[in-house]
Amino acid sequence: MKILNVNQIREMDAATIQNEPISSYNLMERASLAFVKWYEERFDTKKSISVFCGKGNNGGDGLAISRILTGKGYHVRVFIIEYSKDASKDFQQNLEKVETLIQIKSIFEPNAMPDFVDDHIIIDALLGSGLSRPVSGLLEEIIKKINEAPGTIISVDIASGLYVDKSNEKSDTIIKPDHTVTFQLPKLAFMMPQNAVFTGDWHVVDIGLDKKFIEDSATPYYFTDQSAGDKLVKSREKFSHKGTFGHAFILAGSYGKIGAAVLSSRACAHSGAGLLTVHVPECGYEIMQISLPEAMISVDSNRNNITSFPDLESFSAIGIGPGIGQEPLTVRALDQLLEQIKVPLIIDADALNILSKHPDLLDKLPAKTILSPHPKEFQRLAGESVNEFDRLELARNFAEKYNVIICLKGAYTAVILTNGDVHFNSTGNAGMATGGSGDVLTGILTSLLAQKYTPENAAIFGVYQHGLAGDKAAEKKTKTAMIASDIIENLGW
Ligand SMILES: NC(=O)C1=CN([C@@H]2O[C@H](COP(=O)(O)OP(=O)(O)OC[C@H]3O[C@@H](n4cnc5c(N)ncnc54)[C@H](OP(=O)(O)O)[C@@H]3O)[C@@H](O)[C@H]2O)[C@@H](O)CC1
Ligand SMILES: [K+]
Repeated sequence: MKILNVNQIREMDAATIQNEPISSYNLMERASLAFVKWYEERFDTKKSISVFCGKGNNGGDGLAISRILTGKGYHVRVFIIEYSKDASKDFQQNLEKVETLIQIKSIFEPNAMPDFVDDHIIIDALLGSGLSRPVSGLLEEIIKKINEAPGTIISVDIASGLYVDKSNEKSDTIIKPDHTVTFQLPKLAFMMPQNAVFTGDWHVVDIGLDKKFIEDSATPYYFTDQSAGDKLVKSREKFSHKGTFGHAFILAGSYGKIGAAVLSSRACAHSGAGLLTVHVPECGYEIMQISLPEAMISVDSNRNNITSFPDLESFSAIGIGPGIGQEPLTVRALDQLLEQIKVPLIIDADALNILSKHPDLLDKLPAKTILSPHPKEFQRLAGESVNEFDRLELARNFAEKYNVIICLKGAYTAVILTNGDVHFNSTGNAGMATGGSGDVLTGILTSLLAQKYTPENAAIFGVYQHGLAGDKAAEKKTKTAMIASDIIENLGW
């Protein structure tokens, strides 16, 4: 699924009106019906609803939604916030239809706000994608009051006060919804952890906007939903043998962190690689043999750290980093590996920290190496950023500059390709914020590279499957109780 910017959203709206053709009024009606359909599936008529409308098209949606919900037997009160004399044409047209049906209260000052009781629904239709500046004055006061009210807040299209495709200031006043019901496509703002409280659970509803326009629109931003994820699966042919699926090689672990080697290796083995060799320091030998009899173990001459590696000739992909530490001899081994490697590579964890401390190694990374930093590791690697939009730009520039693929881990892990395209992942949950979860991802990615997934597809698909397995684990064990091994247990496609 594509993510478009605010200008493209406006053009998509206009293209639909022109090409379908459909009147803008009827398009608003369709959007409102889609919202109501979503609402009806979740809330019964017992809960009363207050709809807060601005005077642009988002407010117009609010009015149409109020009318449709009233027609379906819901108890709806409508408030229009009179922050401006002007109103959009479709707002005005909807107002005329609603006025005859429902009593509307115009609010000219914050004290005129109603008192709320518990278990009440607030629909936020103050401002949508047309936000052009921070909210102030009456609107700001109203938003503050809504945020303090008990009950459930549902934003129409986007929380009022939140920009679609750029960062807000920390001081901005923005609705904090429980849910956002957004039209047609997810918005870039929803991908940023800084906006989690300003999106709540967000849901995309299809309002039939111009498919051809969406197809033809150029954007660097994509959302890996289920259909995008499913398309990337390579099927296992009947006449294949273990050689078909490559020989993965993982370098992981140090004294006290052999668990990282176990987790990444098990994840690799469970993700379809034909053969797996794991290189560990001597202290990890028995642990590895017992934990994963399916793997071949290559043992370092050093007891506690990785300081060397075997001949790389037979391997089809290499993963390095989980638990390796940053000892000078390990740094040297990584340097030598980068000199010799001729197959796809994934670099994670301590290997990333080594790169941060030895930036000269960055120039040695083979083209399309996958780096999988969490935000802190990325900061060490690429420097500070003022907000998450800025960080994403930093990551895009970094990916282009070093010709690498970055999996920037987070709630919506961003897979950034060498051309600057960003694929945000849809799967995963907060239960995965637990030790070892990143090691599991390294194993999956190494496995996919060994199976000859392109580095781009390996990164997008690997991150997607990692999240999906995490979701299955959370379902079975809960987000609290699940651990990284549970992610491995739930791999499979
Ligand atoms: N796209 C689609 O496909 C569809 C879109 N639909 C709906 O339309 C919504 C977008 O509508 P919209 O463009 O009228 O914008 P919206 O946010 O309602 O209001 C803009 C008005 O507010 C004003 N204003 C801005 N910032 C302000 C501030 N801080 N404080 C005060 N005022 C401020 C701004 O003034 P201006 O910037 O011009 O000075 C303008 O007058 C979209 O979110 C969705 O709900 C669906 O109906 C159908 C399909
Ligand atoms: K809104």
